Amino acid sequence: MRPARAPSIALSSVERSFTSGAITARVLKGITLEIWPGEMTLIVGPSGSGKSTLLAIASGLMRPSAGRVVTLGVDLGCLDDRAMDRFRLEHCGFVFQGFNLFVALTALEQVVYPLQFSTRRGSAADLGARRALEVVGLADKTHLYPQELSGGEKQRVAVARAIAKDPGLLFADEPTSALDRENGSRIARMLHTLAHDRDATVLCVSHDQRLIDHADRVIRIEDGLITADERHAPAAPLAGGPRSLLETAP
Ligand SMILES: Nc1ncnc2c1ncn2[C@@H]1O[C@H](COP(=O)(O)OP(=O)(O)OP(=O)(O)O)[C@@H](O)[C@H]1O
Repeated sequence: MRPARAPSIALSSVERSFTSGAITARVLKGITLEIWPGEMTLIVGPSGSGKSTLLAIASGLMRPSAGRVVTLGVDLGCLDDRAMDRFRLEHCGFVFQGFNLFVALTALEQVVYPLQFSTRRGSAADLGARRALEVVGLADKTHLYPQELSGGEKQRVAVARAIAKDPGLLFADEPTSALDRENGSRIARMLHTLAHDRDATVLCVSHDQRLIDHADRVIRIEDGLITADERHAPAAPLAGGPRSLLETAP
């Protein structure tokens, strides 16, 4: 059952095309979708089906070719680039596929600096960053640079950076792809907790069963269209429910 309140993100007839030379590829072909706060929503689907494009449009990182995106009651199409940047800074946390860490910053600095640009200053930013790194299991690696961290540790720094400012909206593209069993499950639980305890909107692209097991809702995209949209009880997927969506993925 859907929560009885306003969606945090509403996409109406969203389309996105990319043109290269004489060829235009229609990647999203008319997506209408509501995403709710207090839930962890997962987008699954075959490679190239448009999942990351959908995430980028829902988060305001990319503009749609057609259609409308209303996030937290704001029509993103009405924001210029500067206002869009401010909106994202204020409300959004991101975990990107490539982690996007700065080579010259320690793990702690990667998390502290963005915090200082948003809500917190000085020791509050430092404390918040340390707490976030502790939550992802990196309390003893705060002084290390990206080149001194494993792939999974870098990914956890990226997750810590995204959660540190306690965002109302968290967008994550394959946030557990580099993680072992224990750390993958830890991040999945944490994202679920962020949605449920902090009433955040958590929207992830992933094929990871650990995330699917913790998701409230799983949306499947194929060839730019939604082909399935199912809810399930977190950590207790129903037979034939969202788990089966994954089994048909490549
Ligand atoms: N900036 C771009 N310019 C041109 N084509 C693009 C661009 N971004 C995405 N595409 C194309 O759009 C299609 C969908 O890409 P997208 O990254 O959304 O897929 P995906 O479902 O997330 O795939 P994967 O699971 O492999 O990451 C792909 O065919 C890709 O080549």
